[in-house]
Amino acid sequence: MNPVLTARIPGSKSITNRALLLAAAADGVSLLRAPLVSDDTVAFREALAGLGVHIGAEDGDAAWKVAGTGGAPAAGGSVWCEDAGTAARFLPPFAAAGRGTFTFDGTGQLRARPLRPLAEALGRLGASAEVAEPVGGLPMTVRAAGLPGGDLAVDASLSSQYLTGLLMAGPLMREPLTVRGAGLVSRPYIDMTMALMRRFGAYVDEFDDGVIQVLPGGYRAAQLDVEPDASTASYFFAAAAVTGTTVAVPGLGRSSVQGDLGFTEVLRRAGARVEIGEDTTTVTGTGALRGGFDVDMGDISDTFMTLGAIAPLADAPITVRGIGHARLKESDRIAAVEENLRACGIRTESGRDWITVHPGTPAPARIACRRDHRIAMAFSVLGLRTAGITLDDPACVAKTFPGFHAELGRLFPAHASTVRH
Ligand SMILES: O=C(O)C1=C[C@@H](OP(=O)(O)O)[C@@H](O)[C@H](O)C1
Ligand SMILES: C=C(OP(=O)(O)O)C(=O)O
Repeated sequence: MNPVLTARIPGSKSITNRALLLAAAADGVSLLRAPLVSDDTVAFREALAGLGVHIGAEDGDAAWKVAGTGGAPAAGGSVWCEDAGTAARFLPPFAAAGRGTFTFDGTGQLRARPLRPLAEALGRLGASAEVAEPVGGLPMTVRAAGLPGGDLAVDASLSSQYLTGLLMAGPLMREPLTVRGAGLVSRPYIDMTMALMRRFGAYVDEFDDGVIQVLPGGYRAAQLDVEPDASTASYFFAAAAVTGTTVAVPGLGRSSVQGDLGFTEVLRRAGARVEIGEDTTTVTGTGALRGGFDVDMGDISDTFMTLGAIAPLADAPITVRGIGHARLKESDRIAAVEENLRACGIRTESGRDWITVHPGTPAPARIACRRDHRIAMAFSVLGLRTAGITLDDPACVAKTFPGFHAELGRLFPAHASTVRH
């Protein structure tokens, strides 16, 4: 039997940033235990602080204490979102439910990501929300005088984050909000949103036709243990699969609210053994990958690069579908995976929303990370099996896991050569 390598995975970015916003809007003091501390969550926290929310740390950063303001921000302000899509999509509806003029901006990378469907939805609710051309993105200006609520459809075919932002603002509106995400991608994130809203005392319900209703009434403070990040865990599970070892992640179990835990099902198809227990998920690999399958990863697209990067090691081609929206993230992720696999001498084909990776023996290459944390982390896993894989920007992992290289290297010493320049 393999010794079990226990991975220390930091908290979920998606849970941390939702909980920060919900706690900020709540009545009373909330405690978030084991929050993720990374560029995205620190940016979110600082953005809220700029809007007048007091957030303190306890025991180092073991917990964050949020003094809720009992509603939406009431004085306007300028909000820096850094690289965080969640900040750019969750904070404008929150501000629109308040009062004042708010301007949102972020890095060049975030400015390139679309916000128009959100701005249009806020406009239909009666707020004034302007985005910058030609992208229809940041900088964004919201002139707020409270939101009435009402019936609404939002185009969620580019990102589910627009719908999450509107839903979280729902309890702060004067009347009920009923909203439908048209062409919704990344569906499990909406279930996470609803679960966390309920945790903070809101009423939200989904009908059979996909319409979601939120009632007014605000939020109540809560104490929350943040789960380890399932997207981050995917790199460690994939490492087990390709090295023939066993990796366990405590804190991630069958009651997880994170859809990305479903990545383990993909590894199972590729021949790994997966056990999802009450509180721990364990993956045992054989060191070989079974290919010859076609998988839709539209619900869990943050993990498609984890599969894409190791797919050349499989015994037959692997096709991933349903991932068109992955072109609109930190990088065009289909193009980034293709470019880097081709640099390793691997054959690929792709279309608007799919990619096929053929088996091969990867050659040494310097990976172009495109400032995308997930490209760096995914190709680090390939590096455990391919000598001479190096990253042009190892530090970009800080968006979601500043300690990634130390932790992967602690469990798999071969990783050291990937980060060496
Ligand atoms: O709601 C969230 O926390 C997220 C939703 C997903 O985005 P899309 O809905 O844009 O696919 C995901 O890729 C992102 O990392 C986090
Ligand atoms: C897409 C991502 O981030 P976000 O949209 O939250 O910036 C991600 O973390 O992979």
